[in-house]
Amino acid sequence: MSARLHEFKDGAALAEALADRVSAALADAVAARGKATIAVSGGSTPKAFFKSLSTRDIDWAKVTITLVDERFVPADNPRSNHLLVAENLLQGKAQAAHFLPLYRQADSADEAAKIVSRDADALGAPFDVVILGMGTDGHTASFFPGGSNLATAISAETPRGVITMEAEGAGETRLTFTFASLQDARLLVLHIEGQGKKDVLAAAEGDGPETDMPIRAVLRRAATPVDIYWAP
Ligand SMILES: O=C(O)[C@H](O)[C@@H](O)[C@H](O)[C@H](O)COP(=O)(O)O
Repeated sequence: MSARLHEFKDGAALAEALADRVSAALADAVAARGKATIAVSGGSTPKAFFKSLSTRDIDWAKVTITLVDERFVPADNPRSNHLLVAENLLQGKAQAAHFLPLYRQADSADEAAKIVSRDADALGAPFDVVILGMGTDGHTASFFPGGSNLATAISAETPRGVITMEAEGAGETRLTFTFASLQDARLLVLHIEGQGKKDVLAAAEGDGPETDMPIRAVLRRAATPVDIYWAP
């Protein structure tokens, strides 16, 4: 599938442009279907974008925000992506949005994944917006090289839903939407910053197995063209 590269002079300019693009997509979804859904990634990159997006004046009460993936920790843990979103996106005008957490208190991460998958089904598919990040190892979402459920997570045969992932580079057990849940978003964005990640992207765009650099599954097989947003 094709990818379109959008380059910006710095992270602040990227944050504003991406917030404009995403808020317009959410507003269009609400106008067309009465509701909108967005799945965002965690990590350090999206903070400025989250802050910009939270200021946009759209009908946030009709928007449900969820996470592409989550560390299996409660929302008061500094490693939590829920906490990152709560502190940076669910602010200002965007406080009115609904949030669907991935972490659930359950007997196991697998049990939590089953619960979230059921809740996510109720959101409808596809997502209106998905914002992916990428690690320097070529992972996206929690599709980590060597991950315990990597083959399942990126398989075209695996249905939409949330599954667990364990991997050396992941820290805690992860909960992640599957490739099927993410790859046909109406707006599919890969947000990366820095020359190092641009070099990783170039390597990912080259030959090699998807399992070595799982972002390749998105770049090669996503139903939706990938909009890559990059700043130095
Ligand atoms: O939970 C997470 O960590 C993210 O969902 C993950 O997939 C992230 O997008 C990449 O690891 C990039 O993270 P940085 O933005 O911190 O480089």
